[in-house]
Amino acid sequence: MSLTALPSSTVSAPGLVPGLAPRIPPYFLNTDHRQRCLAQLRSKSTGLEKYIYLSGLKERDPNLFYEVLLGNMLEIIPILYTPTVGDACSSYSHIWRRPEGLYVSIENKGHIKQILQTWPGGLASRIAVVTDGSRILGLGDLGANGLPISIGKLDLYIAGAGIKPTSTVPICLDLGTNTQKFLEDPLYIGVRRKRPGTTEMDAFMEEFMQAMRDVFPMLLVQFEDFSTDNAFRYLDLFRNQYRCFNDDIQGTGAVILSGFINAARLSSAASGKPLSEHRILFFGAGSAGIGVAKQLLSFFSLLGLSEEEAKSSIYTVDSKGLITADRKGLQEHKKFFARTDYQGPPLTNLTDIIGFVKPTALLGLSTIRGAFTEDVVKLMSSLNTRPIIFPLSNPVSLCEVDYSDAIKWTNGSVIFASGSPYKAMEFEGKVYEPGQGNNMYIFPGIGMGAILSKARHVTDAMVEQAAIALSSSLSQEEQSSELVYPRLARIRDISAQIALAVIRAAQKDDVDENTLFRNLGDNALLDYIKAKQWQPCATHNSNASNAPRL
Ligand SMILES: NC(=O)C1=CN([C@@H]2O[C@H](COP(=O)(O)OP(=O)(O)OC[C@H]3O[C@@H](n4cnc5c(N)ncnc54)[C@H](O)[C@@H]3O)[C@@H](O)[C@H]2O)C=CC1
Ligand SMILES: CC(=O)C(=O)O
Ligand SMILES: [Mg+2]
Repeated sequence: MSLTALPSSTVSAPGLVPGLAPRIPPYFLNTDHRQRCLAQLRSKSTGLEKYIYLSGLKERDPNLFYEVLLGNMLEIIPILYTPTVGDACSSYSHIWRRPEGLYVSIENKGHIKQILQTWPGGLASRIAVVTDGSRILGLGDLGANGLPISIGKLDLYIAGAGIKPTSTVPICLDLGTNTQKFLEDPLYIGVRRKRPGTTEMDAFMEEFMQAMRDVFPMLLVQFEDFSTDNAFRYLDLFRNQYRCFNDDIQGTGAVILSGFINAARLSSAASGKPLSEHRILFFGAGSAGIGVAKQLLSFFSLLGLSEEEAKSSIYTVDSKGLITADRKGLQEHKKFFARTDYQGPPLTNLTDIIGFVKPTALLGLSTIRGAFTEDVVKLMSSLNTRPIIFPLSNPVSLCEVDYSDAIKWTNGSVIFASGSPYKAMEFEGKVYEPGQGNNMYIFPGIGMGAILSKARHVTDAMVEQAAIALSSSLSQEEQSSELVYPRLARIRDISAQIALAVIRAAQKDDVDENTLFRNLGDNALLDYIKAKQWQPCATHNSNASNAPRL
């Protein structure tokens, strides 16, 4: 319910007789405290101040916090999540006020189980977002300052899927940092050492994952913002052993597959070219770039193409240029898409690469602000009736191209989705709405589905079906407006539909420990999922027993 849609509120407070509860102002409950909170929030002049205010509100009154969040998602999610959560992480050692998550330190090795046992949620815990702070958004190694990313993602689980706040566990692994300025900062809150080598880190991670299962047997682990090598490494090591997935690889893969399916339809409808002729150029080949590229193979396989044919439609670029198989010392994760059809001097300039590839879609996961220059965007526009341009790097300060420029340089023909939010804009008398290609649309539904079905593992089919469910979730109005993702205000409904698809895929793969849903029809299961979604109980304006605590 939107707060602005509420009556200006004059609900009486039976039982709260002036003078009997002297610490609450006598006519406080005749006012709408949520509106007061919003006004206080809006009075803050910077994003970081707003973040700190919201964190304080959550501490004082979690129900009220989630009520305000659910009523104002478009305004508040960009504060709790990208872009402002990036500022919160960068300065977390300086804005820290109170414990709000679990730190597991490299110094706890040998005793990790005891550390986890201190978490108050205990056996009721269902979802942990775990970061080691080594690659927070595109901001690099922030060490122990990474905790707000786990907190922000879990707020999206709560707001977006209706997971109970008490079932969530935000975790930051404090393994040191290779960022010198933090090691020298007297207020830095993490252990003052460089990050461990692979052998020491692997031993820590093995102990951590085993301890997580022992202490929280029903819990799903979401790996978040690990540096690329470790992101791939721990996903491969743990995905068949534990209930876990990697959000940057699999969540981002699924959300972009979903948006791409809708974008490709729009682009092909304009050009008249078949969907199978799309060619996709990835600018950035890290955990996110390669994760998305691998997931986009499904776009072609769903059209009936072989893996080889699908692979030949995907090109990847890193800081050294177009990735080719003959390059010496190529990292393992870059080998799969390395091209064998280019011979010649390394292609390093993006416009030259576009000239060679002639892509229909350009996806940015590079952390390089402004990399999609006017020349690049105009070249894409000259090659395509409706170019697909997705600058997906976060936060917005690292986005490859701003929405206004992309619209201007393509005369409005671009099909656009960015990782961080942009506002709708008017160009030559027409209003254009950007998409937000961010894994926040998908991980709440994947998590909800995995939790409810008690999936032993998160399988590839569960991730792919989540993407297909998201791409099919657009309303008639959203389709007519040529959106590639549904509107954020509908995220709870969307997450329920994704969860349904994830549960069905878990059943097909036989990883559902909870087999009760197997005999339930889709409508009944969807109703069940929606009924399970947690709602904040009214903290205000309903009756005196729900009044803010004294
Ligand atoms: N929209 C979304 O939902 C998501 C967005 N991301 C964003 O994707 C970005 C990348 O994340 P990761 O892949 O994990 O990081 P990463 O650091 O592993 O990858 C960055 C890639 O960009 C390449 N690169 C760097 N400079 C370049 C240049 N000048 N020219 C061409 N390529 C260049 C690097 O070689 C590397 O392959 C981050 O900004 C992150 O916030 C990540 C996950 C989800
Ligand atoms: C969105 C996200 O997960 C990232 O930028 O890392
Ligand atoms: Mg991430």
